[in-house]
Amino acid sequence: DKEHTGDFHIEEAVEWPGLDLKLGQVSGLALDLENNLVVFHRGDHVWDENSFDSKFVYQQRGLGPIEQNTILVLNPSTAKLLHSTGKSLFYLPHGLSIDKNGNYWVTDVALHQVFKLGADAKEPLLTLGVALQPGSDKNHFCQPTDVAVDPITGSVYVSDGYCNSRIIQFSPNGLYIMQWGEETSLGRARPGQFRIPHSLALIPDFSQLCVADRENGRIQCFRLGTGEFVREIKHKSFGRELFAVSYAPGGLLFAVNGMPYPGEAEPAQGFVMNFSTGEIIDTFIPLRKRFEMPHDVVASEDKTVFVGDVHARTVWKFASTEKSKAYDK
Ligand SMILES: O=C(N[C@@H](O)C(=O)O)c1ccccc1
Repeated sequence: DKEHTGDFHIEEAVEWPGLDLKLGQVSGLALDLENNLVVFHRGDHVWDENSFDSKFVYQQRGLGPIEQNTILVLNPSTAKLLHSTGKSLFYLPHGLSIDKNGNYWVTDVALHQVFKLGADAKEPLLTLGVALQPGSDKNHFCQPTDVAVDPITGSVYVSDGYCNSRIIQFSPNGLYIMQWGEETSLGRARPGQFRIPHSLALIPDFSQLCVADRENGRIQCFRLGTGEFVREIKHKSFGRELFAVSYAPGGLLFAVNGMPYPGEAEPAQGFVMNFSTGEIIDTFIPLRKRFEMPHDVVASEDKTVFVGDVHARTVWKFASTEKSKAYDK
């Protein structure tokens, strides 16, 4: 018999108790080498209209760094806290990713810096950028948003940022290699132009780096190592803002968009796409509570997906529900 499986579908795993966690603004998610869920959150700090002046200088240094542990390692099924770190280091956490050696790579938009942390190191192993100093040269970022590390070459890619429009490549030990990208000019957004490069997904199998080009409501993918534009993925159902993008081994690309603007039809939702064709094969929203500002998404090989939300201060879990299997007689 030839077996057909139903089309792909994911829905919220309502048995996941992670909704009860008391978290700060959840900005970044990653899966570690044991497939535990790692959450990067802001404890008692919030990013609001008063956080920065017109020159993007952080205004709340007087608060000191976040005293809570900002990096939480959770059991992906029970949401039990396995390990936590990252206290007294950060002011406004943003992006998080984990390299093939299990090191954490994070960005802080208040410090305008990127850090490499050993899973249990208290002090960063590597620091890029100058604390609290926004800029756009080789040694300064402006509200850097995410980091991705190539598992084959160890190259480090940084999406920089809310107040810059570029992707920078560094060597494994943090030497500036090259950059690409420019501000979106008035009118149509052209390839290689950004309006908040907000999240990165590195796809080793295809040697591509995909960027959530947030305010252009699109994903742009580039060739690793050269920064050459490969293609854009954009759908009407993304609406105006596309916040995060993530790749799961096996060829699926995941994304979350922003809340609809007044009058827009499309709700905040998650998307599952076939990486090769760029086509949407499923969309998802929570059954419990609702997306407010879905900010990061991460997916494992078995199609378990987690979404972190900055305003809802929540992490939802989604799992694939293989539809009914139909058999040819
Ligand atoms: O986008 C914003 N924040 C999120 O991305 C986030 O990372 O919190 C933001 C915009 C205006 C004012 C304050 C915050």
